[in-house]
Amino acid sequence: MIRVDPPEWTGRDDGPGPEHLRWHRAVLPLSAADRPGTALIGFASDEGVRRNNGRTGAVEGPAALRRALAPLALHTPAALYDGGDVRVDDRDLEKGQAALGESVAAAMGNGHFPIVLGGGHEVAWAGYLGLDRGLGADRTRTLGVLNIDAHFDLREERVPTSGTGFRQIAENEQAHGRPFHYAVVGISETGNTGVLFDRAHRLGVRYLTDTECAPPAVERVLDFVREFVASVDDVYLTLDLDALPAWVAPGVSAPAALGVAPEVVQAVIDTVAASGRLALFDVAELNPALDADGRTARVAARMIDRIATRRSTL
Ligand SMILES: N=CN[C@@H](CCC(=O)O)C(=O)O
Ligand SMILES: [Mn+2]
Ligand SMILES: [Mn+2]
Repeated sequence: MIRVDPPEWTGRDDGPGPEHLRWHRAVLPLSAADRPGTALIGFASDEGVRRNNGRTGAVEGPAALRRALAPLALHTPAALYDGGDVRVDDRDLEKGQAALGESVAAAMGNGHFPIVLGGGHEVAWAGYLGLDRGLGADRTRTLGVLNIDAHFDLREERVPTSGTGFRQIAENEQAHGRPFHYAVVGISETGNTGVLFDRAHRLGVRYLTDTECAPPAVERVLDFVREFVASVDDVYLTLDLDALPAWVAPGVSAPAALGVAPEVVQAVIDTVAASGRLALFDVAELNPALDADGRTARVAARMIDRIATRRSTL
């Protein structure tokens, strides 16, 4: 595992005033933070994708996400920080996940809201490790995990992969006597075998399929999200970009034939951001080598911008 310092943020510059502000001018190194804000932390890993027999390349996801964020116009000044990357090397995913967890917990301890830039969806277990510690081990508050994803990622495997994260979280929550609150938006019926649907039902997972998330049904989707968020105290929101249609998000290991429209994904994200309960957000599975015109990175950056600029606290 290697810790990598944040890169310099650069991009188009239209002038020095607040009316010209873009992300690249607002982001400061996390080590220079003098007040609480949003802390970006990269998880440069695709070892979980490799172990899951997927198409590797997500290790370059954090750099591509920063490049897509850098030129975005920022209409309200925000405290934005970059904590650099945790990079998985020597195929030692478990060590990298522990290190990312430490970074997330440290950011939370300093009053920051963490946004983790993946990485394959093995980022889920890594971020959760930090959240678990950041919320306090003896917590009585209930945690809800809301995953926007075509997949349950509840696989039983000999080793952690990009497809096991939420089964790992379920087992850890249950080992500590806590109920497992997990909801998924965008499940593909053909992308998950019967074993995974059975496991989801046994674990009481709430989910909507991609078909149920068609744009005309957006209010029903938002009711589902509001009900889930209201049933817990803290929410971990994770966006696996393969939930989006392949023509919107081609740069992922497993592109979606149908997927959830970006307008619906954005509405879900806005709803959670406005809830005051969001404790952690991450974006997973961006594979820049497969991304046509940076489409996937662009849509991901837009969702990150929504969270960073619209998140409310209770
Ligand atoms: N991160 C998880 N990915 C999916 C991959 C499915 C596929 O490659 O078709 C999973 O394990 O189910
Ligand atoms: Mn996933
Ligand atoms: Mn997925």
